Amino acid sequence: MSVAVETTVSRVSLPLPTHFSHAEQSFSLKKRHVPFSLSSASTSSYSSPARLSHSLPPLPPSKGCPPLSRMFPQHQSPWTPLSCSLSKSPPPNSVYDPSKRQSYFSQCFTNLGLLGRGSFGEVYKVQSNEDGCQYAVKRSAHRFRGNGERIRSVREARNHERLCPHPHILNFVAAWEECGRLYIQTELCSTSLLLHAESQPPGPDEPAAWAYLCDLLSALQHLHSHGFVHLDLKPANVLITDSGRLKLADFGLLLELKQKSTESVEGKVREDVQEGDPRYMAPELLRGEYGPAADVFSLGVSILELACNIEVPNGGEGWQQLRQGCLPSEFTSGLSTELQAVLQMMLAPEPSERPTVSELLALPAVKKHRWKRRIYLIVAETVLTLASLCQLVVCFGCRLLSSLHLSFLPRWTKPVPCTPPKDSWDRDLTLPLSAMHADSGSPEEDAVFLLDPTDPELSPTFSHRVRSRLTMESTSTPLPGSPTHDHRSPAHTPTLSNLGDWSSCNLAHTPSSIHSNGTCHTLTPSVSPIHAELHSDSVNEKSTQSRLSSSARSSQRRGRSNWVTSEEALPRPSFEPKNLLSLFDETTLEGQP
Ligand SMILES: Nc1ncnc2c1ncn2[C@@H]1O[C@H](COP(=O)(O)OP(=O)(O)OP(=O)(O)O)[C@@H](O)[C@H]1O
Repeated sequence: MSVAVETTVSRVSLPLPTHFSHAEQSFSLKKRHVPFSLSSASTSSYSSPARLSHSLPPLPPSKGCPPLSRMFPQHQSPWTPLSCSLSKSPPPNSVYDPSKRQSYFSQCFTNLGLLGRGSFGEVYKVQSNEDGCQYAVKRSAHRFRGNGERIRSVREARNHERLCPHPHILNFVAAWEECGRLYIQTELCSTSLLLHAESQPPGPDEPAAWAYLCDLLSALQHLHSHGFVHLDLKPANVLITDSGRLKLADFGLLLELKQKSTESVEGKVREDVQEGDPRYMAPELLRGEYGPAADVFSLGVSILELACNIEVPNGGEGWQQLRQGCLPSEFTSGLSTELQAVLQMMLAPEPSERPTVSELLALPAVKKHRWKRRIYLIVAETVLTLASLCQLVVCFGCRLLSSLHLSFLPRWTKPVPCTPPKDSWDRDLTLPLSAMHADSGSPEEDAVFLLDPTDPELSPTFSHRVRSRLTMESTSTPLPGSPTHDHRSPAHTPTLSNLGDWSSCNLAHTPSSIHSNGTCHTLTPSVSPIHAELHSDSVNEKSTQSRLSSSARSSQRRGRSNWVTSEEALPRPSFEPKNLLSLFDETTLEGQP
């Protein structure tokens, strides 16, 4: 079935989101197909002094935390649990002792490094001192400025908790407030869907797009059936686990559609609702109509982007056309008629014309792909579990062998002290709580987050130094941003001049490898400060290049700084969703006459 693009739809331009007057209107630059190693520091927000000059002025001091006396030590803990999980079962006193001066975060976690940074805050990879498992902890970038902001943040955390557990929603663990900042502890994922998609080779990837569609429809069904709408669905807000399972995240704009009969939300302008990303925004949101259909539209745009490997426009003619039901046939013609039809339905201009999530899940094509997807995830997750079990057994065996072997050896040397000198423990453990009260809005003044003073994002000039070092180390490959590398050169930027209005859709996804998760590590329930320091040093050392690379690509693409570490050198499993799906396709084909 061919999907003819309807041109009879109204050509009346839609009003633009309020912040569009400040946004770029033209999106003709394509993503650069720069090798991963080259893209490192080129596009980070600190890559050039010119960029820095556009940065926002420092935030005014917030009033979220009472002023502290420098004369008298503060012993009162500013820690408040915000989630039911934490209120019901707080950590034992052996893990968190409120009478100690250290923050809740530093007592309960070992900080393993920065995973990424968004507009809301920073996300850290941590190891729990209570159960030894690894998690992600998201900390708001600045303190609550006013009660309204605090209420919104607390609501985000509580709503997130209410939505869990679900296999396609990022698993919530705990939330708390400390010194006027919100902390949300969640399961640790591998990376975001956006970064994962960017690491794939260029060109359409329909099997992967079907897999993403199935996972996200399942997540949306859960949300909508509980009376919520996400309102900010996009690849950057979807995380991906080691097995390739998608997890919907970022519930900052989540809206609860309360009893429609008494308090109608749809068709009513809500003043407290914030705008999401304009690239994925449904047209009716501009009229103040909030409903589940808006999520269906955003999911349609996301799948279009991922299936065709394009970057969708956030303004201009292409943006208008997409909201009038015109798909970019230059790109969608490579897709199957089934997927084209589904996308066309999801991107209907009128919310009432769009299918609901349940209707989409009932489509035969979606059902078929959902079934394959389920099998794939079961196999992938079983293999991963077996692999980590094997790793544990091997580790245990090695330790046993070495201890047996050593017991036969005469003790020639003095035993090496296995604990650090006391003063180093003291140094680490007496991080003053008052350090956390400084409202810098930056991690520099928060001793808990001081992992590596040479962290590139802490020092704009550092990325410069790293780039120089990288340039020296890889003289054969000129760095983007360096005089020898022009990332806008034709070699990296194929033209789209023949693509008419859809030239604003950029070819996407530079090849790279950004898998950053290290869940295969053998976990140590308690890590000594020295171990932690050594570990984090080496982690930061190893991850500097890759962090620069991935974040650079991300900021290049999105115009903001996302820092993703790839500190773990452990290999990721090589199977991917599309490999297994193609295996199924091959099997099906073989079975046919
Ligand atoms: N649970 C997690 N596991 C692994 N990585 C994560 C996790 N949560 C976030 N990240 C990484 O951190 C980055 C920034 O996080 P996130 O997008 O949630 O911050 P944000 O401030 O909400 O962003 P924004 O509001 O701009 O969308 C993500 O792009 C992702 O790479």
